[in-house]
Amino acid sequence: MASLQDEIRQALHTQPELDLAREIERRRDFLIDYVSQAGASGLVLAISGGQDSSLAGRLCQLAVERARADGRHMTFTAVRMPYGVQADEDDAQAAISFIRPDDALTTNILGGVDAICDEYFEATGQRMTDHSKGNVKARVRMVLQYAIAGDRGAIVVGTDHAAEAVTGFFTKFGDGGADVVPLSGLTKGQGRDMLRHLGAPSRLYEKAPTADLLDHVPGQTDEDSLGVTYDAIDGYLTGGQTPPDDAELIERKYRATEHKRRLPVTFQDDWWRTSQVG
Ligand SMILES: Nc1ncnc2c1ncn2[C@@H]1O[C@H](COP(=O)(O)OP(=O)(O)OC[C@H]2O[C@@H]([n+]3cccc(C(=O)O)c3)[C@H](O)[C@@H]2O)[C@@H](O)[C@H]1O
Ligand SMILES: Nc1ncnc2c1ncn2[C@@H]1O[C@H](COP(=O)(O)OP(=O)(O)OP(=O)(O)O)[C@@H](O)[C@H]1O
Ligand SMILES: [Mg+2]
Repeated sequence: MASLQDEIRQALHTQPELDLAREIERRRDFLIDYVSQAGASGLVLAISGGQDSSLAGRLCQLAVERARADGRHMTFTAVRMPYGVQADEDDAQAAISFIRPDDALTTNILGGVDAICDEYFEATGQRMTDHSKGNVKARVRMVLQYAIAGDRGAIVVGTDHAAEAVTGFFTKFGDGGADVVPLSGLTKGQGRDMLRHLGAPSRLYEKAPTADLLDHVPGQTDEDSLGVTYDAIDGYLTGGQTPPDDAELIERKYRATEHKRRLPVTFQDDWWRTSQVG
């Protein structure tokens, strides 16, 4: 019988070794194919200054440039979405310079997020927790990307990859809400290698990954939130020997977050009867 580690690796389509040039091409071509098939005008993605959106954003721009070279009309819209003033705005600008998108917009989510929090307070008499407010930030970013994509006839790009998918480390219907996910199956280290291969400035892949969603702990690293390193997660996903405590934590998170990797549950579904070990 296959181990849970093998099942997860299969479900998330991870590969131990990558031919970087080929993978970049494959994912770029997937974006071109998808936009063409959908009859869409192009792609939309929020750019944070972190590793994942820098990589996905550059793949989007490479895709639309390639499509145009082949005579198809396609454009990429990159969207900055700070909450107020972002501490690592310099990195975000470095990401935009690296990506060189056809169009770069800036929206500030502070007004929208704070209005939702005020409404919540009015209704409940309680302040929304910082954790839930962080998820509201992620969901407001999703709402804006869909408004832009809707008006432009474009497709929304997500940045989920295997190291986030396995732990369910994303906001359901927030950054998890997207139409296409060109980084699927990649470990965090493979994404870093691709970004380096694409000639990104090192500050974009050497910085500590952060969801940066909390007012009270700005810039909290993903590894601190998760309680496990990306190296350990990547090792697990590529079939390596993983320290038992790390493997146990990863598997517990995987089981508990199955609902995030599925569409909303219907009464005809039964996957959830076996998946939830909290
Ligand atoms: N068993 C179940 N079946 C169906 N639905 C279930 C469920 N258990 C919870 N739920 C639903 O899911 C909700 C909880 O999920 P969710 O709203 O996502 O919230 P939650 O998982 O609590 O928080 C999101 C986590 O992802 C992290 N994150 C978010 C965004 C970006 C990044 C990043 O790396 O950049 C990281 C964030 O720091 C936080 O730790 C519950 O409120 C409930 O509505
Ligand atoms: N401040 C932000 N401005 C614009 N988009 C954001 C911001 N924060 C998050 N996002 C969007 O949400 C996605 C998920 O965030 P996540 O932190 O996982 O990725 P990242 O910031 O691109 O990379 P890293 O994981 O290395 O921090 C981002 O890829 C981006 O599309
Ligand atoms: Mg980030």
